Amino acid sequence: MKEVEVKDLYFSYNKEDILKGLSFDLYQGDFLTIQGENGSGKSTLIKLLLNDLKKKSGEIKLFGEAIEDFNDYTKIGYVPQINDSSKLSFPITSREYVVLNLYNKFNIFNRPSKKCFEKVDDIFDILNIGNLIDEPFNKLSGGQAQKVMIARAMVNDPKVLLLDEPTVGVDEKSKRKFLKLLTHLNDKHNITILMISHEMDIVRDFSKREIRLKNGRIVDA
Ligand SMILES: Nc1ncnc2c1ncn2[C@@H]1O[C@H](COP(=O)(O)OP(=O)(O)OP(=O)(O)O)[C@@H](O)[C@H]1O
Repeated sequence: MKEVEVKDLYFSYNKEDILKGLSFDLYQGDFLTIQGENGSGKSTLIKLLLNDLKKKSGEIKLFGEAIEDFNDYTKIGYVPQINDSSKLSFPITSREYVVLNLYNKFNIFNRPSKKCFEKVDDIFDILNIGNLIDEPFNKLSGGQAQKVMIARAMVNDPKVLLLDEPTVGVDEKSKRKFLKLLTHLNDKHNITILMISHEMDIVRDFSKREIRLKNGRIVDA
């Protein structure tokens, strides 16, 4: 089954087209990496898939539905790039940070229920990062913070994870461990993965397929 379908997609911020007739499919169980140089349109594509930007022409379908009609974004977990602006302006633990993403399941007092925290604990177990659960989020290393961001995306039981340059800011030693975690989610938990990365030397060992973007078009990987 196709979970994401992109057909002849065009997009421009102003006059010049940034995406020029992009077409690709993401299948259930896929682990697809999209690579490309700076400015090739990778982040723009993610924003279009998240409906943060509107396409100029072409087609985007999510779980068989045109993006204009699609409204169940709990099926898509988004893992943004970690950088200095990911730091929170208020001090909370990783557990509290992740539970905030379950706001649609908070109780009548608008507080997370016991069940919400149990869900968070389960996800930390699945990701094998129980050691980070009580740590202040702002004190985590790049690699640790990135794993907590995955936990944050996973609490709503998404079918697809969209990751934007997840290995940036992660130290070399932890990169492979991090990518191994993604293959574990893909293989054992049947999570479909669409990842953007320019670090193909490492990523190629883990993803199932790669496509390359150049000047808004797909070229041979
Ligand atoms: N808000 C914006 N307004 C105008 N142009 C933009 C805007 N955001 C991005 N662009 C331009 O669109 C092009 C594609 O940018 P995009 O961020 O999608 O590329 P990218 O492949 O993700 O690059 P990077 O790896 O540097 O993040 C670039 O030329 C960029 O300058």
